[in-house]
Amino acid sequence: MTERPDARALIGAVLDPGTWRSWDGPPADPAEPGSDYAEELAAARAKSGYDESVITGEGLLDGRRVAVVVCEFSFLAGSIGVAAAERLTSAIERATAERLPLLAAPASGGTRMQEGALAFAQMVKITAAVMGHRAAGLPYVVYLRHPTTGGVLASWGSLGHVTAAEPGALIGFLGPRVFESLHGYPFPQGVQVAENLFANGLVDAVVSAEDARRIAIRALAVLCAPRQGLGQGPEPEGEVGQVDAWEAITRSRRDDRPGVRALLKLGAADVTPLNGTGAGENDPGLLLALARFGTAPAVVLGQDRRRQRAEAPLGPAGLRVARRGMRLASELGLPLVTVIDTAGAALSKAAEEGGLAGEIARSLADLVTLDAPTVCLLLGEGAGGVALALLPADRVLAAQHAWLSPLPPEGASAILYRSVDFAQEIASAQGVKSTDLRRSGIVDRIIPELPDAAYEPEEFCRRVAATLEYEITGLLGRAPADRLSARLSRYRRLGL
Ligand SMILES: CC(C)(COP(=O)(O)OP(=O)(O)OC[C@H]1O[C@@H](n2cnc3c(N)ncnc32)[C@H](O)[C@@H]1OP(=O)(O)O)[C@@H](O)C(=O)NCCC(=O)NCCSC(=O)CC(=O)O
Repeated sequence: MTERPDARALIGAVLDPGTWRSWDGPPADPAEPGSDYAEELAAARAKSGYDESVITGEGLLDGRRVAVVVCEFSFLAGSIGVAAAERLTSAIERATAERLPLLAAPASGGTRMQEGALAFAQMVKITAAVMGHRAAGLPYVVYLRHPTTGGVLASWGSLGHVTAAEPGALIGFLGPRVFESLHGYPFPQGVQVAENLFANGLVDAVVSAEDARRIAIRALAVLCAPRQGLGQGPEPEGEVGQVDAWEAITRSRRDDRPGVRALLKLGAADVTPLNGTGAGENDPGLLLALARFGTAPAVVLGQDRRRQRAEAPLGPAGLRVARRGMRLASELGLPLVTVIDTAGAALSKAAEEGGLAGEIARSLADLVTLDAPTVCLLLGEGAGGVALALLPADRVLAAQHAWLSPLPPEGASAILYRSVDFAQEIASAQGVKSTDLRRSGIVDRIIPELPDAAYEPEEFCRRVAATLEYEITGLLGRAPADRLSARLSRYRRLGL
């Protein structure tokens, strides 16, 4: 492993060369003159070449102005006392006032032990400042470095919209050395490690400092993308011929049908995959990403057909990942694209005990009331409550052979006839195909397949992306209050 950069080296690696400007004045000196702590501070300054454990300032990232706060571990373990907290808080407040995105790179032993309880309680003001910044709709991106522990991980280290971690970094709440001294045996290996946090849906990516620049540029390209004045292009072609329900269902189940992953790969730009809920859960069947369709930025949350399998069907954790995406879109005023493509949810003890039905309800609730513009794309199969959970949107688009049904047609047949043999008739009768859904007002627009998405994946994905751009730019041009009331009245009137 290459040597880990200190604070200034990290800033040098991430920002455009020569653009860094410090915001720091001389730090307050919290130590009694002549005390041991005063001596430690003086020694730390002499040894580290830093005047505190945190430095703050601004610079350009690929030409974009950003605010930056970084810990320096060689200064008293990057620990946070009153002076460091004051520096951090002031910088975050200034970033908010100047409407700058904020990049934070902690590396810390947590609360500074020499300053005790007063230092401990500083985490509250830092947290409040971060939340003030987020409440202003500004992006907060965190890069957790080796080592990040204690109150730093338990405050501003864990509040990013997007969070990456340094490879191999020790990241945990209680330091392992402290644990061992307290308990007399070592903390389990491999737990407080960046890669394990990633595996548990706690961080979005594990990236080296050299790669952090590229990743931050890509994420900010979406998070900071203009929402106004995008201009709506020409309306896409939307005529489709007759669709047969059973044929659509059969086509939608083809293994080679493009799913949300293909859509992002072939139709989107600046894709930043996010990982899990950020709170310790993940579900391979639910993909969350930042992306751009043409000029239109979006949070994309989609049911990933390739990663839902019999042994790992979509469960309540997947919907909690989806709801993270909804919160992200709402907080940053980013358009949200939901993608439905599921043969149905997990039907199991774990799913019931994990609150599947409740998560469907909360997804519906969050989505139908979301203040961000929303587009739903019915891409393939749309079976059951987990499909419905991602449906309510300002605009609902359906691929020609997509469908939506209360449960798979075989299940509907079993309910009515105690046999799966009538699936085909029931699919026709239940109005599940795209043209029926448009007639009933569930779907607004059908995206043609020529003649089947599986035969023309690239053209199809580009067609879908162009349609998403058209719909998103249209929605961004409307007043948010009008958008929301139109959405609510659309669902209020459905079926009347
Ligand atoms: C972060 C570490 C894993 C790094 O281990 P390393 O082996 O790299 O480094 P190290 O232990 O030699 O530490 C380097 C120097 O920093 C000092 N040091 C470490 N953490 C400190 C802290 N929080 N305050 C003041 N000094 C601290 C060490 O005593 C040592 O000093 P010297 O060089 O003089 O020997 C470990 O230092 C550690 O476990 N620290 C405590 C982490 C923790 O549990 N924090 C919770 C604090 S309470 C808190 O934050 C509130 C909360 O939990 O909510």
